[in-house]
Amino acid sequence: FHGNSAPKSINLKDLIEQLYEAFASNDVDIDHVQDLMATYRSNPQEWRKFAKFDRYRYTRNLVDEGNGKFNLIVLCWGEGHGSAIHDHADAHCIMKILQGELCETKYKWPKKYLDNQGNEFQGELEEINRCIYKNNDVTYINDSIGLHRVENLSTVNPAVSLHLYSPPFSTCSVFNKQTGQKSTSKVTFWSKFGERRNREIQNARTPE
Ligand SMILES: O=C(O)CCSS
Ligand SMILES: [Fe+2]
Repeated sequence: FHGNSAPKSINLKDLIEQLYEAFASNDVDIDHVQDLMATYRSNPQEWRKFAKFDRYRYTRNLVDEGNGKFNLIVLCWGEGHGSAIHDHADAHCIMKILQGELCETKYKWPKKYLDNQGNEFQGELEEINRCIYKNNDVTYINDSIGLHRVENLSTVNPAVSLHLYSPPFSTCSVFNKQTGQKSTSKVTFWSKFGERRNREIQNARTPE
């Protein structure tokens, strides 16, 4: 870069504004969207209001509904938490690491086989590759690339990631690694727009 042509650092509010602009037209340049996610430098001050952890499983915290064009979600992964092997419901998925490290294992779609009696069966999902993403890394997937599982392999550090899904979806498919069996899973939100759940408010009350 020469002089002031370097992209100026953007905060989370700028990122969301520039995402709205990127999705304003009907033909979205998803590479540009991925560049925006990569330009944002993680600042915990900006996203910690969305970062709510559960002891037993990773949480999905809705940040913005993108005028119906995309969902922006903060995911919080305790030590050892991981997702099921899943698809992305024909949507774009961009994942950025905000804190810690996440391991993504990509799988091929289940293949159908015929046994010697001509009965159809599916074999174990075939792994494509496995990759560790660190702070501020960005990765992209869609169904034409394959399935994946994302997990926080650390036994000592939590992880936080920022996900953009477009178009937004409320269900996806999850797959059994051994049998390739597919089932439908509804995606839910632990929190929306940084709201505090009533349990948090109760706990936050000054002790009697
Ligand atoms: O949205 C989810 O729950 C899957 C996280 S890996 S894209
Ligand atoms: Fe995913």
